[in-house]
Amino acid sequence: MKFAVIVFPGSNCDVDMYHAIADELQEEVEYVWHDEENLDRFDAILLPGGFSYGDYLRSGAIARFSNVMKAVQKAAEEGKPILGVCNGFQILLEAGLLPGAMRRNNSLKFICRPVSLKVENNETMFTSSYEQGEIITIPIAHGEGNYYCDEPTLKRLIENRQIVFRYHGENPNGSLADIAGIVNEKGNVLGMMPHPERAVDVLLGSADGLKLFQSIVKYWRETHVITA
Ligand SMILES: NC(=O)CC[C@H](N)C(=O)O
Repeated sequence: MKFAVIVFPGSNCDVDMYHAIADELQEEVEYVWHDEENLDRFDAILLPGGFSYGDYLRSGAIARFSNVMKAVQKAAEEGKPILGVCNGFQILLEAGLLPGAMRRNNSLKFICRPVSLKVENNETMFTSSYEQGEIITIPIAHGEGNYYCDEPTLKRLIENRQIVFRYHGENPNGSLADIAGIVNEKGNVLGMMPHPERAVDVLLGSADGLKLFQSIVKYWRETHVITA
């Protein structure tokens, strides 16, 4: 299985993401610069965190016009797993691949610390290795993580079980309904503010993020017959 880590000017979690896939998950992974137009050779696409284009206008608002985003859109339509973490999530929202928008944290401060999350839906290609309702520890690091959408959208998210992770115990940023991560209707595009790639080894404080990447591999193996 081959992963792409998309790199925008200002990405700063691309190396963490690469490390998580190459060294902890031990799968093939390649950095892909934002002007790439073809992602056909990849099985899963990862949009890492950071400050693409310096967060000018709004986080992700400029990156979403990159050439590579047309290829990400195509990969999403083909049903490939697409994961956007933090700034990656913000770019997916700006690109319209996920519903809703991100606002400044209600404290107006950048927050960087581990948080507790509840796995709200373990029947997705990203969460099948977790228990339903499992409480996990994953770090956050953002200034704009205050997820918002209108009421009909929230209703749809709840009805379709598109809320995958919620903050547990304490909501660090004021996000609507404690939302920390959502999938699209089809279930193959996940955006989340917490950073699973920073929680892939107990030496980092938590290995709870690893199961997310393992779930993607499990899904891919179950849906692809290996003939070699
Ligand atoms: N770690 C990140 O991806 C940061 C995201 C974004 N720049 C913010 O501060 O909200």
